[in-house]
Order: sequence, then structure tokens, then C-alpha cells
Amino acid sequence: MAATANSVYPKSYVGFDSITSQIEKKLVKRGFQFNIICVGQTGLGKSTLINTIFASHLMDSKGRLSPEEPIRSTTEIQAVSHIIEENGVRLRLNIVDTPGYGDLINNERCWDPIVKYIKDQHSAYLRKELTAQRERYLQDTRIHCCLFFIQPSGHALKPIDIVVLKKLSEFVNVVPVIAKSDSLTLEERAAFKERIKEEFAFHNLRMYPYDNEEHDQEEVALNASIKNILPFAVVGSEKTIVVAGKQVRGRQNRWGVINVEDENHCEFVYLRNFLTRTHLQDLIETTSQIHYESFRAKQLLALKESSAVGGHGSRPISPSADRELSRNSQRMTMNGY
Ligand SMILES: Nc1nc2c(ncn2[C@@H]2O[C@H](COP(=O)(O)OP(=O)(O)OP(=O)(O)O)[C@@H](O)[C@H]2O)c(=O)[nH]1
Repeated sequence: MAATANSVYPKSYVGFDSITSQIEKKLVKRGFQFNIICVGQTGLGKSTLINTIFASHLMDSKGRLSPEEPIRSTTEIQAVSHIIEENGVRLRLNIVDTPGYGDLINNERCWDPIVKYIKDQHSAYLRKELTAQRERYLQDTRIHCCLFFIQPSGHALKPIDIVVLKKLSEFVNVVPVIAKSDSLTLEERAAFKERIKEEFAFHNLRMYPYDNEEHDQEEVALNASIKNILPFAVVGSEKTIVVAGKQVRGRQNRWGVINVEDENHCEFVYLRNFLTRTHLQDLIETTSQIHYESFRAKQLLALKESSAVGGHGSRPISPSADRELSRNSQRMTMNGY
């Protein structure tokens, strides 16, 4: 009978449990990348909310400051990058703004540039992954989270919102928020949230977070509580005001003060905790394992089929295949794969 390790060697500390701290050290040295896109009409507080979440002035408002300025006729994609640091952990943030979405009377296909941008990032990553001499660390511009800003109308989602949410949720983790929720009373807010939830269910709109068979009980319970809150009714502010002798971020108006960080006033704290403290890693992982993986599989299948037709067989990726992949990806983007 074979002897077990325990019976041959004296019990002593080997030290492989330190692998977790070895990994942590390496990852912390390398830093983390998080890419976020904001989608919503001009003036819904997208820049303010991002600046409030990360407690830094990262984005400027892109809205018209005077009536003379022309209204944007297209959705312009604008990306800014920042490195923020907390307790020695560096986070490289790419924030992508999409001013102009839904601003016009005829908004037909105004979401196309946004969907194309998201797919282009997957495409760029795939091309880097498939080149013969890859970089050691591939620069990741894939969008990990799409913050979708809902107008606080108190009625229902707009038809354009439903179309865009359907499109976006196929390619990216969508987190819906009710913008400027201080314009609704608590009863209006609760009723509006309920109606939006019903619309999500009716139109089969799949919002992030997703359930996964790897989740343990605690994670399942956490996700259930998040789904219960969705969409987050938020208020943003970069201004600091004094409440009961304490400095807080809030909005002062004629009838009182809204403390952005007070859970009785709005759900900003739930959103911030969700994005940064509980689901940051899962957003990155889900992007890679679900959204990118499905894009990659479709692209490689299309490449294989076109190679079979062209007689390339199963040779490794070459510059011409790389060009073909790029053409395929453009074709698939245009066809709204
Ligand atoms: N009442 C209220 N006002 C807000 C809130 N968030 C932002 N604002 C105000 O709304 C105005 C527009 O905010 P922005 O953050 O520039 O909006 P935006 O969506 O980034 O605008 P664009 O960059 O033009 O797309 C500013 O005057 C903000 O102070 C909020 O939660 N409640």
C-alpha cells in the first residue's frame, strides 16, 4: 500500500499558502484597469456622477453652455484616462462619455456609434491576442461597465431606452441608474422603479449582475439584494456642504439639503459600493468571460469559415488572416452581429 505524505514526512509548514500574497503583490505592482462608458441624454448628470463616485474631478460637462452653441447631430464618443490610487492600489480608469445620445427629435440609430465603439474594443483586443508576437500584457480597453442614465420622468422608460438597453446588454454589463433622482418624491421614485423593473422583465432586458453557478450562497444573496435595488436612484454632486457640523457631498436647494451619501436621501452609496467595493473584479471578469468570449467565438468561427472557403485550412494567424479578421469584424459590426 502506498504511504501517504503525512505518514512519511513530519508535519511541517511548507508555505504554499503564501501564493495568495505573492499574487496580490504582483497584481498590485501591475495595477488594475477599469473601463466604464456613460450613456444618457445631455445634462442628466453623467459627468457629475462619475466625479462623485471616484471622489475626483475626472470629467468635465460637455453640454451646451449657451443657446447659441449648436446641438450635436451625432453621438460623439469621448474617452478620458486617469490613474487614481488608494492605499497603494493603482486603478487606471478609462471613462467614455457619449454626449448627444437621444438628444435629437429623430434619434434613429443614434446608438450605433456606442455599440460600434464597444465592439471595436473587443475587436482590437482580439487582434492583439492573435498576433504572433504578443505583448506581455495586452492593453485592455474593453468596456467593463455601461452606466445607463434614465431620465427621472416618473412615467416609464422611453421607447429609445428600451431599444438601446436591449442592444447594449448583449455586449456589455449594463447598470441602469435613475439620474437626478432628487427631482422625484420618495413615493414617485418607488413607483417609477417598480415600473422600470416591470419593463425590464417584459422586454427581457438582462441587466448586470448575472447569476452564475459558481456563486456561493453569500454572493447569490448579495446579487439578489442588488437586483432588488436596480435601477439605482442616484444624486450626484461635487460640492461639499456642512450638515450637522460635518462636511458631506450634497446639493443645497431652497427647501433643504440632499446629502448624497445618506441612504435615506438616495441610493448613491449602494451604487458606489456595488461598483467599487463588491463587484469591480466581477465586472472585469464577466466582460472577459461572457461578453468578450462570445464575441471572440463568433469572430473566430467566421474567420474559420472564410478560411475554409479561401482554402487557408487551419494555419496559424498570419498578417493576411489578421487583415481578414479585421475585415470580418467590421462586416459583423455593420451587420449588427
Ligand atoms: N438636481 C440635480 N442636478 C444634478 C445632479 N447631477 C448633476 N446635476 C446638475 O446637472 C447639470 C448637468 O450635469 P452634468 O454632470 O454636466 O451632466 P452630463 O450628463 O455630464 O452632461 P453632458 O456632459 O452634456 O452630457 C449640472 O448643473 C449639475 O450640477 C443631480 O443628481 N441632481
